[in-house]
Parts: sequence; structure tokens; C-alpha cells
Amino acid sequence: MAYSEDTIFALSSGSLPSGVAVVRVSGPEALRVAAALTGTEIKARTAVLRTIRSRNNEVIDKGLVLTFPGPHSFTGENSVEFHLHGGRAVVYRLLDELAAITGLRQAEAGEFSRRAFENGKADLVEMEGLADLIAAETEMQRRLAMEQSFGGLSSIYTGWADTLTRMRALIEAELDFADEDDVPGSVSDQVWKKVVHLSDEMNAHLRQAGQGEIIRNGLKVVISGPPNAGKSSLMNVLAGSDLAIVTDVAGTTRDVLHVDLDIGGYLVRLYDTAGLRETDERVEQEGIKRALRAAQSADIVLYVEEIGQGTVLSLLDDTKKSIRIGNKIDLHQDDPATADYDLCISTVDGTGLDTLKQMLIGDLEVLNQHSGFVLPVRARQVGHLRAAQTCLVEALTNDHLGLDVRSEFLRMAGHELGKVTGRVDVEQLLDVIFSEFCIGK
Ligand SMILES: Nc1nc2c(c(=O)[nH]1)N(C=O)[C@@H](CNc1ccc(C(=O)N[C@@H](CCC(=O)O)C(=O)O)cc1)CN2
Ligand SMILES: Nc1nc2c(ncn2[C@@H]2O[C@H](COP(=O)(O)OP(=O)(O)OP(=O)(O)O)[C@@H](O)[C@H]2O)c(=O)[nH]1
Ligand SMILES: [Mg+2]
Repeated sequence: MAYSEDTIFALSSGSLPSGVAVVRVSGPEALRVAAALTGTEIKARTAVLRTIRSRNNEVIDKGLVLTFPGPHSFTGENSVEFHLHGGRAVVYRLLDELAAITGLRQAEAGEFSRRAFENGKADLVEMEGLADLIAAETEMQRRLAMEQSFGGLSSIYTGWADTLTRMRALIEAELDFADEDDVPGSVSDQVWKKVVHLSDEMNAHLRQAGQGEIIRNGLKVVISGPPNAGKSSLMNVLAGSDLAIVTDVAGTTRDVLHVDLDIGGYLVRLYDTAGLRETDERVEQEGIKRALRAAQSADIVLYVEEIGQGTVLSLLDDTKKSIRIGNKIDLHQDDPATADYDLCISTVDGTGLDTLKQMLIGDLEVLNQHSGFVLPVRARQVGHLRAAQTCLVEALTNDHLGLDVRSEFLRMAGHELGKVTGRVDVEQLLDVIFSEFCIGK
């Protein structure tokens, strides 16, 4: 897509109208464009207030203009920003004016960022983090994205790759001097010790991938249990809104209902489902089928019953993480059945709801405290990391093979790490990754 001899432009701030709108221009013509539209020379990297005029000298707007001569810009190219009043007509007038200039065209989605990547301003992990930063809706998504986009994760991966390069150099040296008596064979012992250590470190990192994905994509929580237990009431009280129909008729909910919540900064994707029971009613049967399917795909099932009113737990396969909840504690204060539950709540008076929220995000909080947000998050990253780790295991376990073969496994592991950060083999990926960005980014 990118012809970097083109100068590209786009509205980079959000939807119009807005208080201020930022139009970005990047490429070889950018500085000339700034001079032409303002009729002045503009000091680099300084915000100046200028009247912005069309080619036939009509005033388009009066706004701030910034120039960033390459390579010291976001894209690494000559860049300019026009900070306009955010009216639709104002912005479109400038965009029309820019489109009419030879050598300029509208930027495609992600094209500014792609140029930044191609000019070495950031690696692929940082770029993926940037996309996540812009998509982030909760505090924890933001923190996770920051670790990626501001280099925290990249420095780990490049560190690992550098270690492997050093280890291979040591092996090469050992191979070269194999005939000579004065180089001790223990060099390779040290190398393998280091590789074991690296392999363990990568394993520990990979074990957290699932959690990283949950923080990025949301924790899927499905409410299940018998009819009339108060499942829809629980969804409504957690959402703070009257989303689901609540009645005292058993079998009220049929469809799967969904709401996204922000609990303690984590995205929680909550689903309410039909009550589970044996029934001949066809609509309800379909609802129950969907309820079971939803529960199967959950990260956590909230299994809700009215305290002491019978269970349908056997209808759910209990292989996954579930929290067994006794509801309507306001009606069953002294019932010995309260002991059967992980937690008793009331959706009417709010008992137990804060504890429930803590239980949902507890594991994520522990992870956060242990490793911050230095976690792999994307299937693409995880795939290459796994492949790299497998190569290390090959190198370590094939100790009957020659040093040259084992060293080749280390090279392959380093190559996989290079794919993560985009040091190597990146071309075919770029369209996929940058098309996910919005226009203007
Ligand atoms: N107005 C405005 N605000 C913005 C951006 C922008 O492009 N424009 N950004 C866009 O995402 C983010 C900031 N990112 C930026 C990254 C690099 C450079 C830059 O000029 N880099 C030069 C100089 C670095 C320096 O002076 O330390 C360089 O890398 O050489 C600018 C913004 C958020 N805020
Ligand atoms: N006293 C009391 N009543 C509750 C509580 N939670 C729900 N209810 C009542 O229980 C009845 C059933 O509530 P729902 O939320 O519709 O139950 P459900 O589990 O979604 O039921 P189905 O959709 O039929 O599976 C309603 O009359 C609610 O007002 C509670 O904590 N205390
Ligand atoms: Mg319901």
C-alpha cells in the first residue's frame, strides 16, 4: 500500500464536530505545504498561530500549525499538523485543499503508523500496543497496552534474542578452537546452563499468555442456574441498569443477554442465560441449549441458585472455573443451606455483591501484582514465542547431536523472536496488522 514518495494526509483526531481537530500531513511535500498554506516559514517543533489560506487566498481557518522535519517526527518523515476548529465544514475545506495539491493523497488506515514502523520508529510489538492503546476502554487494558507500546515487552524479546546470539558466538568459538588444547570444553556447559535458564523464563512468560488475552479481550462471565434463581436480577444489579426482564415466572429469560462491565478497571463481559430445567416447551429448550453453550465458552461461570431451593448443577459440566452462589439471602438468613455455597448474595439489598466482584477479578489482580503488565497478549506474538521456546527445548534435549546442529536450533529460536518484534520476515504481515488501525493513525 505505502508509496512513501507520496505525501499523505488525514484527520487524526476523533469524529466531528469537536473542539479542536488535528489534520496530519506526512511525506516529502509536508513542509512545503505548511509554508504554502500559511504563507510563512515555520520554526520546527514549535506551535505557532497562523491564518491558513487556500490557494486562491481565501481564509480557511486560524489555527495552530506544527512542523516536524524528518527524521524527528512520529512517522520519521517530514510532518505537519494543523490544529483547526473542529467544525465539519472547516475540516473538509482543508482536506479538499490538501487533496488538490500535486503529490498529496488521503492516508489509508494505519498508514502513518506503518511509515513510523518502516522508518524504525517503533517495532511491531510497540505498534500492536499502539493499536491496543487506542482501543483501550478500561484502565487495565490501557496499562497492558502501554507495556507493549512503550517498549517494555520489546526489550524483553530483544534481550532474549541478543542472549541467543551471544550463546551462538560462544559455541562458534568453541567449534573453531576445538582442536586446540587451550580452550576448555566447559564453555558449552555454561552456554547450556544459560539456555536452560532462558527456556524457563520463556515458559513462565508464556504461562501468563491466557491472562494477558483475558485482560485485553475481557473476562467472559456467564450466569447460569435454575429458573427463578435471580440470574437476570444479578445481571441487572451488576450492570446498574434494567437490561433483562425480571419476573417471578420461572423460565422468563430465553435469549442470551450480554453487557460489558468495568470492574476494578478490568473489562468483564457478562452474560445472562435461560434457567436450566427439563422442559417440553420448544422455545425454552432452545434457550437452555444456548445457555449451556454460553457456559461452555465462559472463563468463569456464576452458578446461581435460590438458597436451599434445589440444584441443577448436574446439568452443567463442571470442568471449568465456577463460583457457586446462593441468592436471596434476605429471605434465607438462618438457613443451614447457606453453607453449601461459595458465596451468598441478595440482589435486592446488595449483600455479597462487592465480594463477588472481588472474586471475579482476584486472579487478575494477583497476576498484576506479580508481573505488572509485562504479558504476551496476541496470538501472533504467542505463536512465535512458543515456536522459539520449542527450538530451545530441541537444542537442549538433543545433546547427542553435534554442537553445530544444536547451535542451529538456537539460531532458529532467535529467528522466531525476531518475528515477534518484526526484525525479520515481516513483509507479509504488515497489511494485516496496520489495516486494524483507524484512518489518521
Ligand atoms: N499533536 C500530537 N499529539 C500526539 C501525537 C501526535 O502525533 N501529535 N502522538 C502520535 O502518536 C502521540 C505522541 N507521539 C509522538 C511520538 C513521536 C514524536 C516525535 O516527534 N518524535 C521525534 C522526536 C522525539 C523527541 O523529541 O524526543 C523522533 O522520534 O525523532 C511525536 C509524537 C500522542 N500525542
Ligand atoms: N427476595 C429476593 N428476591 C429476589 C432476589 N433476586 C431476585 N429475586 C426475585 O426472584 C424472581 C426471579 O428473578 P429473575 O432475576 O427473573 O430470575 P432468573 O434466574 O433470571 O429466572 P429465569 O429467567 O426464569 O431463569 C423475581 O421475582 C425477582 O424479583 C433476591 O435477592 N431476593
Ligand atoms: Mg432470567
